[in-house]
Amino acid sequence: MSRDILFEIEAVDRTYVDANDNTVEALKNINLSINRGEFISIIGPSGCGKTTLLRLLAGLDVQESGEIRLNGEEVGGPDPTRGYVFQQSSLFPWLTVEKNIASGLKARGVYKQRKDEIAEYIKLIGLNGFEKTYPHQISGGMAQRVAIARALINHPVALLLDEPMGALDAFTRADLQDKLLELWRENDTTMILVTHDVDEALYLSDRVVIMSPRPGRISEVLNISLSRPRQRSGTDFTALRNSILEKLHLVSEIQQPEYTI
Ligand SMILES: Nc1ncnc2c1ncn2[C@@H]1O[C@H](COP(=O)(O)OP(=O)(O)OP(=O)(O)O)[C@@H](O)[C@H]1O
Repeated sequence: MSRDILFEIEAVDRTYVDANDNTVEALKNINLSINRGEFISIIGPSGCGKTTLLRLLAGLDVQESGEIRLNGEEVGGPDPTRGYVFQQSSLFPWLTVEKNIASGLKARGVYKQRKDEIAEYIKLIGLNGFEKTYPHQISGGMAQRVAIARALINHPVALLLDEPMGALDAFTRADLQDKLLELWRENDTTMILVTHDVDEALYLSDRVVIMSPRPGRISEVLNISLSRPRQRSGTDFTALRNSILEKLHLVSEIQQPEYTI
């Protein structure tokens, strides 16, 4: 195994049985290596298995066959070294911003030793002054930043992001994308992002994984060699966006485009 590889996904299958007793091949023969420190996005039509793959990487679900290794060792159950951020804010509504972040440390049993770091993470996500506020008193974008800080404070080797910006308006989303890039650079965390947003994948990622549905497969992995910081309106960016959209429409069985640009 090369030292730079963090996750190795080998011949992974995951099948579900739905409410009508039909077999759903959510993932079929998935093979992918994810490098340490890489920003990788997974994109594809609804139902192609993106969340299933992310949940397997998190250890929240188990594949029927194949293997997923982290640092050469098979992934067991969930672990704070793999932070998971959901689409909708998963903050505890009865806890303040700082207490929500503290809950990350508490879950790991290291609150007493590391509680001084909470202020540092609040600063990192740009929420100074909001320490004592409750989730209902802050915006959706701020809440997602808190969820990211709660995961990051455990120094995860990888942050698994399941459409964390999907429910945000365009301006807040762009702002959070920049924040995510900043956190990625400062923390050297491997970022694995599920998204429906082609621009988001292109703006953030070193590689974009395109998946196709029924059964869920990887149809293509694209290296994005655009220099950073990226210009969303640049010629190369636009050309790549059009090419990805074309590929997505080819793999999608649904005629109505469901991607945002
Ligand atoms: N617990 C489950 N029981 C039965 N079927 C499931 C279960 N979880 C997922 N599936 C099915 O597996 C397939 C892949 O689902 P998954 O949520 O991974 O797709 P996705 O690409 O993340 O979709 P979306 O973009 O809509 O969130 C879908 O057909 C889904 O209905």
